[in-house]
Amino acid sequence: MNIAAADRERIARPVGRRLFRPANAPFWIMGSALGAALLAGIRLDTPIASLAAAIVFLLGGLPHGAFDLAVARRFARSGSASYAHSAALYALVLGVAAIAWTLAPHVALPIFLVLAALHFAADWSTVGERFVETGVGVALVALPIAAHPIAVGDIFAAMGGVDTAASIGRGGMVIAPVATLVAMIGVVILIERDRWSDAAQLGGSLVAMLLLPPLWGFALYFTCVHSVRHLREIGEALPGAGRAMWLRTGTGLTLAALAIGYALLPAMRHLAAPGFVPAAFVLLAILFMPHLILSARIDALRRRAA
Ligand SMILES: CC1=C(/C=C/C(C)=C/C=C/C(C)=C/C=O)C(C)(C)CCC1
Ligand SMILES: [Fe+2]
Repeated sequence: MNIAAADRERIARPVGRRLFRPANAPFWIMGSALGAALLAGIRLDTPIASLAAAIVFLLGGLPHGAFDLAVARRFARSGSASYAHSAALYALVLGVAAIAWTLAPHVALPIFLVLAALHFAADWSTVGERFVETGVGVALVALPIAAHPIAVGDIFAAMGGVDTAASIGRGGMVIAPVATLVAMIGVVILIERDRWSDAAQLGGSLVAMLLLPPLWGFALYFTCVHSVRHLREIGEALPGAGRAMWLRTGTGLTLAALAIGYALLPAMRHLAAPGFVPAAFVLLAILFMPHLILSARIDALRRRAA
């Protein structure tokens, strides 16, 4: 769910010069643990460590998308704003994305990365400058590509073929320095706006993307920043939701998504090396499309309801 508009209203609300807020605790706990592992010389880029990272980002990240339809239902009205329309849209976009990734993964991969950057940009709407927010989103995707070209290139090759992987790798090298510079301006703006905890989290995320193996940098950002922010917004949108509903929807739909991914695996066999990690990213990329569309729809429904 992307509630950039609501976040924009929040910009005016000062949150103070506290570097750490309880809401950001998961990020600092996981970030410190990964930093300590790095300093202790523990290898985080072995096949088993990569598998662990993929499991962390699937189990920690998928649940935030699991609530899209529940939130859409909350804002649904009648006619074209009905819940049935949301559900049909979700199924349609999911189907189109699955077909695109099966028939033309070399096209689907770059599109996914661009849309992912824009989706991550919405996490930083408190910066208040659209251009800088976009730079932050682009940096969060381009930085690991440029900082870890070999590891990322292998995954991209398995997802979309070697030619596409090489092109994206070259593009990432050019884009990452500029986008990172813009993202650093974002950190400064957040400090100027007395949003020190956001500034620290953004700075920490960029450092993590640079220093950690790409799968762990991504797992940290995706589960402890992106997903946590989404889940907080979902909590605000569904104030009456009890623990049972959170568990039922979060766990049930996450397991359903993993089952869909497992069923889709054979269709991906034509790719170079269909290991668990590329397959996990392809599943994420397929589920991301309906998540993105529903986020936009929820925004529109929410504005209409307000
Ligand atoms: C594939 C891949 C990457 C990018 C993943 C992205 C960008 C995922 C975005 C997911 C989203 C936006 C989910 C939505 O909620 C990395 C980490 C650069 C390097 C390793 C391979
Ligand atoms: Fe998301």
